[in-house]
Order: sequence, then structure tokens, then C-alpha cells
Amino acid sequence: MKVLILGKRGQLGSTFGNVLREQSKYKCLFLSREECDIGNLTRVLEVFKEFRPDVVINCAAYNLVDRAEEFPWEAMRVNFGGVCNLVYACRTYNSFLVHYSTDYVFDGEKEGLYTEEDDTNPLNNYGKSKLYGENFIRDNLENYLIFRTSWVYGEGKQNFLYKLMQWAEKQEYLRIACDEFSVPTSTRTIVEVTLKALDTGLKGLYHLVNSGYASRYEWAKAFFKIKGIKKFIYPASQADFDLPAKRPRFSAMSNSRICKKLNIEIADWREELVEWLGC
Ligand SMILES: NC(=O)C1=CN([C@@H]2O[C@H](COP(=O)(O)OP(=O)(O)OC[C@H]3O[C@@H](n4cnc5c(N)ncnc54)[C@H](OP(=O)(O)O)[C@@H]3O)[C@@H](O)[C@H]2O)C=CC1
Ligand SMILES: Cc1cn([C@H]2C[C@H](O)[C@@H](COP(=O)(O)OP(=O)(O)O[C@H]3O[C@@H](C)C(=O)[C@@H](O)[C@H]3O)O2)c(=O)[nH]c1=O
Repeated sequence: MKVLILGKRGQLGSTFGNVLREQSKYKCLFLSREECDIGNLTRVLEVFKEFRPDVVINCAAYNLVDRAEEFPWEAMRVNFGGVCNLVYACRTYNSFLVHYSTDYVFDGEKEGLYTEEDDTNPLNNYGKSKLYGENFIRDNLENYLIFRTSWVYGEGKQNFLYKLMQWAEKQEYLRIACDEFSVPTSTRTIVEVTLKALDTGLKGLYHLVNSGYASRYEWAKAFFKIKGIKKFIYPASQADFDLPAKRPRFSAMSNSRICKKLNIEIADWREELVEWLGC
């Protein structure tokens, strides 16, 4: 099976790289933004024409949530325009598309975990651009998997754990929001479940997160405890930070649909964090 992985330098793209290179049943082509900008239709079609992928795993995205408030077209160009290009190429070359979306398609006003049936209502431009992307896929393709995930961490810098380490180096103590909740999810979990889903021929939209949920504060406390870093963490409120983008207060999603479909259990976020840190 020929698999094209786009956005190879990101957190998720790198983990796919580490895992898929070990597996001989896939013939993989990994491309970075420089090698294939998904916003460039001509380049996308060139790649498809040459490689003829059976499966395309789209790890490419514009993820700068605050910056997208000032420059929404940057987010739209990649998260909507880029996805439209991939849909067109997948239709033309009969390829199966795997795509990732976010908990930020929700407004965080629900009491309880979000399911795939819940209404979307993004609060920021990043969330809107991701929602446009997923809707375009759902309206124009049959052979796709969309996984909504949240608070992703892995190798790389586009994650909260990396930011925590940066803050810890520079600040005497940290102030972390205790009123913002979602599910910390490792790229390891996402890759493992994605490959299982591909093996079973699953299609459609699913929430793919580790189990349970946490506040930013609980996540930070757990991370420093596991790493043995002693740093005072002061419980703060989301509103204290006055960031450009509004973020949902409670956007934790339930993974029960994907677990039932694949007959699997997905590790609790805290256990997975311990495993990932190798402790
Ligand atoms: N990070 C998170 O917390 C969450 C992520 N997601 C979704 O999961 C997926 C994977 O995210 P993650 O790995 O964390 O993201 P990263 O930001 O780590 O990686 C995204 C990659 O996409 C590349 N990229 C950006 N623009 C383009 C473009 N026009 N064409 C091709 N490549 C491009 C970036 O390139 P470069 O390295 O050159 O910048 C980067 O390597 C994304 O769809 C994201 O929206 C969902 C929920 C949470
Ligand atoms: C500056 C600061 C922020 N915060 C909190 C409040 C704020 O809402 C939050 C922002 O953290 P981040 O910048 O890592 O969050 P953000 O980049 O918005 O994270 C999101 O990224 C996108 C890609 C997703 O899809 C989401 O699932 C989610 O992971 O951190 C603190 O607790 N202490 C601080 O000192």
C-alpha cells in the first residue's frame, strides 16, 4: 500500500515517520512543507500524479491559534484551501484521505464530554478554519477518515508541554489556568489508532483522544511531577492571560465511538504521559 504523509516535520508527521519506517507493508513518501505546500494545487497534483498514493495522511496544518486572529487568511489558506486541494487530488486519483481536526470546533459550553453528534460552534479563527476543512471533506469525499483530537503533544514545539518547559526556564513560578479543560493526547496514541482504523477499513468522523480529561493546571502539575521538576504552579484563570484568541473552557471529547468501532481501549491521559516520558 502506498502512503503519502504530508507535513512530515510536525509533531504528528514525525511520529508517523518513526512508526511507519519500521513497517514494510507500507511504501511511504514523507513530504515537508517545502517539498509539498498543500496550499499549492499544482504541486499537490504533481505529487499525486507521480506517487499515486492509496492513502494520504494529512499532518499538515496551520496551528498558530493566537496568530490566526490577526491573520485569518494564513490559517484559511492551509486548513481550508489546502484541504480543498487534497480533496480534489484524492477524487482525481482515487486516494483515501486521513485528516485531523480539533476540539476547538466546539465552544466549550456543553456540560459533559463532546461526542461526534454534538453541534459545532468555533470561538476562534483557527477553529473556524479547521471546521471549514472537515466540512469540505465530509461534503465532497466518501473515502476519508477525520479524527478530531486535542491538546496534542509529541516531539516538537507546537505543544503545551514544550511551552511549560520554556516558561519554567525563565520564570520563578508559573501561573496556569485551572478553568480550561480538554484531553492531553499523545501523537503515539493518534498514530496507533489511525493505523488500526486504516487496517479495518473504517471511514467517517471520530473523536480520537486519550481517555479522561484535565485542566491545563492538572496537566502541568502531572508533567512536572513525573519529570521531577520542582516549580511552584499558581492556579490561575484563563481570563487572566488576555490572549488574542478565545478558547473553549471545556472542550474534552469522548473517545467511546472509536473505541467501540475498533474494539479497543485507549489509555488514560495520565498513564500515557508517564509512558511517553519513559518513567
Ligand atoms: N497541536 C495540537 O495541539 C493539536 C493539533 N491538531 C491537529 O493535528 C494535526 C497535526 O498537528 P501537529 O503535528 O501538532 O502540528 P505541527 O504544528 O507540529 O505540524 C504541522 C506541520 O504542518 C506543516 N505545514 C504548515 N503549513 C503547511 C502547508 N501549507 N503545506 C504543507 N505543510 C504545512 C508545518 O510545517 P513547518 O514545520 O515548516 O512549519 C508543520 O510541519 C493538525 O491537523 C492539527 O490541526 C488537533 C488538535 C490539537
Ligand atoms: C501564557 C499562559 C497561558 N496559559 C494557558 C491559557 C491558554 O488558554 C493556554 C494556551 O496554551 P497553548 O498556546 O498551548 O494553547 P493552544 O495553542 O491554543 O492549544 C491548542 O492548539 C490547537 C492547535 C488545538 O487544536 C487545540 O487542541 C489546543 O491544543 O495556556 C497558562 O495557563 N499560563 C500562561 O502563562
